[in-house]
Amino acid sequence: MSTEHQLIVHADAALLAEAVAARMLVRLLDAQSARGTASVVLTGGRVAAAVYRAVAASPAAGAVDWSKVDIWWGDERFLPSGDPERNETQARAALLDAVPLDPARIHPMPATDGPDGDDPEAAAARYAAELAAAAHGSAALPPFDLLLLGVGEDGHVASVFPEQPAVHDTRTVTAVRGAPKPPPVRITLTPPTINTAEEVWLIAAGPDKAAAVGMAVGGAGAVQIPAAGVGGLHRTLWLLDRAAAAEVPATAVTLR
Ligand SMILES: O=C1O[C@H](COP(=O)(O)O)[C@@H](O)[C@H](O)[C@H]1O
Repeated sequence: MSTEHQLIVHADAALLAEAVAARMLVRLLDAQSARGTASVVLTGGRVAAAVYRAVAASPAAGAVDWSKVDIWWGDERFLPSGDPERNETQARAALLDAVPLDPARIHPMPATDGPDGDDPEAAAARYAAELAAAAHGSAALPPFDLLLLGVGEDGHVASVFPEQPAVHDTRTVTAVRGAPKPPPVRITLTPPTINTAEEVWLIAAGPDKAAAVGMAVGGAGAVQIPAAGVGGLHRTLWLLDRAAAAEVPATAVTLR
């Protein structure tokens, strides 16, 4: 992680979702202007779903060439395909089904009814191989223009939970067992993989997130608060509503 973290605070969760959606569209447009394609790593969670719905509803969504957008996931709840709790299912309903993506560029993490059955380690290895196959040259991973992260009440990001083995894992993708938030079995990109993205945006809304956000921004360790250990190569944004920013030192905040 090599960038300064910038914090931007919006009045409430609804405005936050609209603003992040606008930023996301600009980021995709800029990436496509620069090299013809764009890649985004999606997150799960409530605020992310609101962002995706706002992207789908924006007139500016029509300016993106969705057939040249690669979609990856930062983590997945290891459940059958189509399960309403899967991050993939939620993203499809909120955004992916509403825009003309190329199905070959949509890369969901495996489900329990996939080729590896209910073996999360094999499923994680399969996703790592899919990432490696999309990499250029000798790189182990494809380029990620934008990687989105929700932030849990405990400071988790993707499915990297405090004090759990994934915090230390140096593989590209890993299986998670015994997650404190249901479901207990998950697949996640590891922190070193997250930190290869050009831009990482951590998005949080509501008072339940205030303590974790305050600790992450205030210098907590990445083992205790995984959100403190991630960031983009060129840009790291904390995109918050006022309630989630309530325990952030005022000097660190840019109000919008
Ligand atoms: O379980 C998960 O939770 C986090 C945060 O979700 P939220 O509803 O509290 O915003 C999410 O970022 C992660 O992708 C997901 O698997």
